[in-house]
Amino acid sequence: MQWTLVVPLKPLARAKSRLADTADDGLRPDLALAFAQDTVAAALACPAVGDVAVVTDDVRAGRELAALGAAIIADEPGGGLNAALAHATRVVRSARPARAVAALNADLPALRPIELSRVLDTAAEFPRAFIPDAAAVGTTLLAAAPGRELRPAFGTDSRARHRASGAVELSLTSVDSVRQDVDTGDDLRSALALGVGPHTAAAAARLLIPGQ
Ligand SMILES: Nc1nc2c(ncn2[C@@H]2O[C@H](COP(=O)(O)OP(=O)(O)OP(=O)(O)O)[C@@H](O)[C@H]2O)c(=O)[nH]1
Ligand SMILES: C=C(OP(=O)(O)O)C(=O)O
Repeated sequence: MQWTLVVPLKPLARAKSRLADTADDGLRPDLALAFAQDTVAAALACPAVGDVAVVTDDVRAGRELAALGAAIIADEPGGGLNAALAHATRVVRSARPARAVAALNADLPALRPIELSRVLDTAAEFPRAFIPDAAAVGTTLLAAAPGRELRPAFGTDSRARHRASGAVELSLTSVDSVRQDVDTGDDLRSALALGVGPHTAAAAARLLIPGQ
């Protein structure tokens, strides 16, 4: 089964606020873009992925991610993350009604195509499924089979909300790169230890990270 991935990205100037103590205001937008570039590039290299749509209003990010091969969908209706994901899913399915769709966070700089394939192949067995983040509190990927609504409930404690919504929690081992989102300096160190893509490696080299 081939999936369409929907990747949400808020304006870079406001992104990754929890990294303020790791990257200053001058570097943080570049770091957020680098995470998104490595996430999108790995997703596009995944055999289970047919196409990637980024939902964003950020002009620079839209230009750079389109250059990698992503489609860009405008962030409507301006009602935050879940509203943007619901809108983007409708747009994607208006072109391809029978498509399997998954929402994937834009902050997975260590993402490996082979691990994403394993997650999507397993998700294909269920109407809705998700993968919890590395902290086991949030969600990095929520998948909906053809004909099923995505019903995204991302945000604080989204693991519990996705579980309560009836989505199946996938308990796969060896898919760390799909789970390793980067919200804090500690998360960034964990992602660097897993091995990040080239955009994040270059951006992180401009930071002074203790232990690296
Ligand atoms: N298109 C879109 N994406 C969003 C929106 N809010 C958050 N996102 C994206 O959703 C994912 C998770 O978002 P958050 O954890 O809220 O924000 P963040 O930038 O990752 O980190 P913080 O600023 O530290 O909260 C990231 O990929 C964000 O860029 C929104 O309103 N619209
Ligand atoms: C939005 C989410 O991610 P983050 O960890 O970036 O808040 C989430 O886990 O639902």
